[in-house]
Amino acid sequence: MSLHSESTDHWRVASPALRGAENAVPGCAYGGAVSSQRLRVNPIRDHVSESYDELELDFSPSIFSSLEKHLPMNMLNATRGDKLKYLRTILLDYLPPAARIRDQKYREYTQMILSNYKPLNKELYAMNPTAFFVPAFLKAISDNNEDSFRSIVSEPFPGIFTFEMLQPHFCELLLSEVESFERWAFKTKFQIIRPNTMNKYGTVLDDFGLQTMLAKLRENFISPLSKVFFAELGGSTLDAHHGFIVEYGKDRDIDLGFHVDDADITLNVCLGKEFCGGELFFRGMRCDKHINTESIAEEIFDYSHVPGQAVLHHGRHRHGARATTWGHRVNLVLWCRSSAFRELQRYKSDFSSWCNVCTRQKKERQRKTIDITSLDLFKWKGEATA
Ligand SMILES: O=C(O)CCC(=O)C(=O)O
Ligand SMILES: [Fe+2]
Repeated sequence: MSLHSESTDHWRVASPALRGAENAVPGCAYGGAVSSQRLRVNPIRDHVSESYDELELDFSPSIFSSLEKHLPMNMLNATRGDKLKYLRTILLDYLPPAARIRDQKYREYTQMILSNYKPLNKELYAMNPTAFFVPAFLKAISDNNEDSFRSIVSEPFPGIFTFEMLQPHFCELLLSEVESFERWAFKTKFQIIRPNTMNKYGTVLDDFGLQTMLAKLRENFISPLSKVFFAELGGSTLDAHHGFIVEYGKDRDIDLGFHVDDADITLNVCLGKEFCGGELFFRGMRCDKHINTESIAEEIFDYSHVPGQAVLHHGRHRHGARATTWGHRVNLVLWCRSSAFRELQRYKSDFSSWCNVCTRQKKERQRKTIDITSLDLFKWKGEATA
């Protein structure tokens, strides 16, 4: 089975900017330009960034909000205008022209939607925990400790966590909002950009106004869990997301091929409706080098979707979705990303802390070393007693 690496153009938007942050060492030039502006490598996590959403900018407003946490101390309390100017100078140094054009086109696309599409269910656009989540999930998140999380989460397979999450009414509202958005696009002949390279159907929720609500979902409800369950795998430092809907069944996508997500942590919640099939099949965690290697029996795990129930897994946990053979299945997917984790991985060649093949190879090397050492010891003892 050969594997596809899922991606989306939009998803990559924030990455060059954060790469800029990492390269911002005094005296260091990138792309031929030297900026006197500097960013700190480690973000100030508890800094509350401004919103740049309503401004007409040549970079995505969310990039400015993310980068604000990397500002040097003397800039943190500057006016929004000054921070904007400072960050823009850095972005212009680091972002290649093609990415800038892509970003500009994407902004025009979302601007077109935001100024023409009228939301059907306004209550979806602001985070309302008691209306969105089931009480047990809410309580566990507000208790905010490993025991409270473990009391609502099952781990049916190592690295795959499932839990009851969404209220049925929230699922219905979101489904009807997506239908309304698609109806609007159909009526106005507006070409929707699909969530990623593997789906012909589905919608990016961030593109029609749900970005802020989903950022809250990521920060306040998913990060607490991923900090505990995926601490070493980017879960402690999530700072971006790509939120979308996938749709399967008659006149929709049928299944989803074997792939890894362009995400560090993936949240996948079934919204309904009624369907048969559509199981997720998981086949082990892999780094780039081992992405197409065979799976072994211990890596095989299948999961059946249940409306309202969430699955949380690492993006590099290879998976796919079987055919939805009857009915209509719709899932909410939130690809969460940690720029800090991604940068760290760029300088590594051993991924034995998470790639199953790297782990097996490391164990094999250790076993061989032990065998050789024992043999040497055995020989030495033999010689000593001869
Ligand atoms: O269909 C599903 O539930 C899986 C979706 C998925 O893996 C993805 O969109 O990355
Ligand atoms: Fe996926």
